[in-house]
Amino acid sequence: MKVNSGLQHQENPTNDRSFIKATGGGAYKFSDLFKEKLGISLEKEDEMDCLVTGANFLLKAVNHEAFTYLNGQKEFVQIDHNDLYPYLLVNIGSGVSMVKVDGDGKFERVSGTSVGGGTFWGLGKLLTKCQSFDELLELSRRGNNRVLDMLVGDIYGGMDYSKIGLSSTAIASSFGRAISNNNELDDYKPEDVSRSLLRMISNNIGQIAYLNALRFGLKRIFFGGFFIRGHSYTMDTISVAVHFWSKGEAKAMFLRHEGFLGALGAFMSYERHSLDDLMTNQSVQIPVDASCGTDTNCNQLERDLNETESMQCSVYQA
Ligand SMILES: Nc1ncnc2c1ncn2[C@@H]1O[C@H](COP(=O)(O)OP(=O)(O)O)[C@@H](O)[C@H]1O
Ligand SMILES: CC(C)(COP(=O)(O)O)[C@@H](O)C(=O)NCCC(=O)O
Repeated sequence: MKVNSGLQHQENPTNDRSFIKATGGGAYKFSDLFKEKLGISLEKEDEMDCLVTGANFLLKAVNHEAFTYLNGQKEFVQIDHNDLYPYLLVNIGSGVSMVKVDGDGKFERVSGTSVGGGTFWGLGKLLTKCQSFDELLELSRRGNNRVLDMLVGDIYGGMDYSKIGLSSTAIASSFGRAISNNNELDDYKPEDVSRSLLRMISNNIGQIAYLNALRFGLKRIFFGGFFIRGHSYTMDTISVAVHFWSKGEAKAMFLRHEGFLGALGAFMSYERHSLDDLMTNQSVQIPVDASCGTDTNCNQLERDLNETESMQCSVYQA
């Protein structure tokens, strides 16, 4: 669920209620719980609307919001506000939504895949027995995907398959090596399993994203969603996939506030729906690393991006 940071409180003896804007599945799932435990109503906003509103806002309002990431190097992209649209927004949450954005409030969800963040977390939990997403991510950082992935070189005696543009180190078949011996799951290190899984899923998302960009002639692909978490290997793999499939023509771009798109869009919907009732009288700081948990890569990246930066948001109170 994406919850915005503003709490609106209406003082009225006959209708005393507080509500916050929320979006995503959790806005439905936890609605009763919020009401029961906190006396707060969740006002549901459409998830795709919020994602696009949040992304458009960030890309226009925040300097250095978007960056490319390849071989551990990030490079900020200067966005010309007059030349932002159209673009493809790929949001990786539990599943993956691919949205063609043509302007403010103008968008179409053109594709998606059920192989997303939930797949990594779910399959990873089963295969490695780890207890948290952060643990799984940390495992992947230390793993080697070559233990389980079958490379082109494994099939072609260490050679490239140059005729079709595949180097010997390209993955021919994710997890394909597991068939070639009598190993059981326990014979593999959880680190290697997690690494192959992350690579398989990130690669697949990068590939589908590029094919959709190609389908609609979109120059830019922005990747967001809570799955990314500023994790270097995730971003590297997505970037390599886009680079590979586009033959170097396209570049994956990532968003600094990748996990907040929906929450930000929900927050901004106060303005869309009830501006007349609202007045700005307070401000809060949203830390940029709030989506990062304990992931060391992510924290490092955020440190690289900006040690102390926070985002200024208004809280509305009636
Ligand atoms: N600390 C975390 N706990 C669980 N999942 C996390 C965590 N950090 C990142 N994720 C990833 O985020 C995904 C959920 O993303 P989110 O945008 O919250 O989706 P949803 O709207 O479906 O809840 C998970 O499937 C997982 O891949
Ligand atoms: C249903 C969803 C929009 C929900 O968003 P999420 O909570 O995963 O961020 C998303 O999971 C999704 O787009 N799934 C992929 C479905 C598909 O196109 O196959």
